[in-house]
Amino acid sequence: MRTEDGRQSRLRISGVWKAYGRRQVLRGADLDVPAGALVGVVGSNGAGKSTLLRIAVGQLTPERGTVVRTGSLGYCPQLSVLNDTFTVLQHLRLFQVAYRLPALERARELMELLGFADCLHRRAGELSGGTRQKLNLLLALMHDPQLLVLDEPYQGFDWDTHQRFWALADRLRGEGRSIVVVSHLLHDLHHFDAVRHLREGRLVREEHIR
Ligand SMILES: Nc1ncnc2c1ncn2[C@@H]1O[C@H](COP(=O)(O)OP(=O)(O)OP(=O)(O)O)[C@@H](O)[C@H]1O
Repeated sequence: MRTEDGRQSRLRISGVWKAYGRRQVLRGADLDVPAGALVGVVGSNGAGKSTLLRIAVGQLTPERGTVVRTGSLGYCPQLSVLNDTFTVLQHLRLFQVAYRLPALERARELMELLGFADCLHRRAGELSGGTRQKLNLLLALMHDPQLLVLDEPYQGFDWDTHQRFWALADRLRGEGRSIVVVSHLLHDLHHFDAVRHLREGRLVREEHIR
């Protein structure tokens, strides 16, 4: 998808190294997510997937390597960014200001699509785990970003919502956005254009699915 200055969205991570103390988590990881691609990142617990995504969005700085992002960014972190005392609507208003959005139209569309439009006035602390995750995902998508970085975005979703998430991802990919998703679910891998396996700190081409 093209940015305001006509460039295609893209995420390109090259030769990234990251350690926490003595624990070397990433050892020269490379990842390329061009416009119109839906790329999956898989790997065992503790392999470094969330670390990679946090570096991708600029939350963490690698010791070595480069990250180039083109296009507006939507990041869905593994741990939700919610404030339990705020209602869903208050979250939307807060992020509306942060993203400088004139209206909440898209947020409302996403609430309908994810099936929690009836929760607008409920406090985040009262929501079920799956519904909290719906709000967490919505907050990453409500400004219609061109580059989507999603860390296990459908944790706790019921099957129907899970399917609707993939239909949405498919549509956004079709519009030419760049999408990277951390996934643990083997039965979801066929949705990806490419799957990268994080193993011993590097991303290995797993298979070409489509
Ligand atoms: N802030 C931190 N300080 C120290 N160690 C950390 C920190 N964050 C992550 N780690 C360690 O780095 C390693 C990679 O963690 P990370 O969360 O990136 O893995 P992951 O692949 O996303 O795991 P999971 O599948 O369980 O979500 C783990 O051993 C973790 O304990």
